[in-house]
Amino acid sequence: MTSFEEMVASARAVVAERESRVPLEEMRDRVREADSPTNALDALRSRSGSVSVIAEVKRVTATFADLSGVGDVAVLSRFYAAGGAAGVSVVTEPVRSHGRLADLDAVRASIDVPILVNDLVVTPYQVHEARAHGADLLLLDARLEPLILEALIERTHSLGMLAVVEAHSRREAITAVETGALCVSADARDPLTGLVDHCRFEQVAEVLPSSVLRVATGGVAGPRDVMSYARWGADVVLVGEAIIRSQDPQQFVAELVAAGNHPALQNAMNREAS
Ligand SMILES: O=P(O)(O)OC[C@@H](O)[C@@H](O)c1c[nH]c2ccccc12
Repeated sequence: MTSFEEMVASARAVVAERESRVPLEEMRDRVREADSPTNALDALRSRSGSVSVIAEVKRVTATFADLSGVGDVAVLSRFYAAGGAAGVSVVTEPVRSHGRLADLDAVRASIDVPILVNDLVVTPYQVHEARAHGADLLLLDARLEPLILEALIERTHSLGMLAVVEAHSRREAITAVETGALCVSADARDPLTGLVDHCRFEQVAEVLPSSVLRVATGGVAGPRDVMSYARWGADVVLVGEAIIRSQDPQQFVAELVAAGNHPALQNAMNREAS
């Protein structure tokens, strides 16, 4: 697998090329002209005892296998919204993930629910770019240099978006909180081997203050996993591959959403609270 440093270098090259076509000043103007972002923190914060679902559109899996069933991302995102997704995640990275900004534009034009841009953000330019193209949430990686991460979180929040800072370990979760994250995601996939270990969420969640919004991602296969993450304290579960591979994405999203609202969870959580 590619190292994080190689991914950062590749992201820098891709962004430099895009910035040479649309300079930062022009991107800032586009941000000013864009519709205001939705307050994602309010939209996603779970009502007591329920978990929100973010559904992802992408062209390859997390381990870079082709997802040819993805079809038209605009149509797919409408199915997600109709199924009750609280947010839609869009992958825009072109080299490894075959994503594109045009996918973000197409999804933004199709739905009103908050959109999360799932890309490796390495420069402030990308923060402006995501906002100019309609993003409400932006993924940032806790493996970045803390000073860079802090500046990117600050920039993301100052443009009205919510930074979702991804942590793979307790150490990274602590860095995320120390650098100003209000929302932390734990990816169950090992970043080096791609292997899924759902316990990773518990490790990350353990060190988060209760005010921080908790997102569980990676290898969620269906409603059972959503309920497990709910019991472990997730506010949001993010699902990609399983939905795209399902026969009926709208129905599958609806089943995940129903699992996140399951009365058994509310009873369990009320018991814990009392
Ligand atoms: O396709 P999967 O196995 O459901 O995984 C999606 C998700 O984990 C992945 O794309 C991702 C990893 N970290 C993220 C943070 C935010 C949004 C998305 C992600």
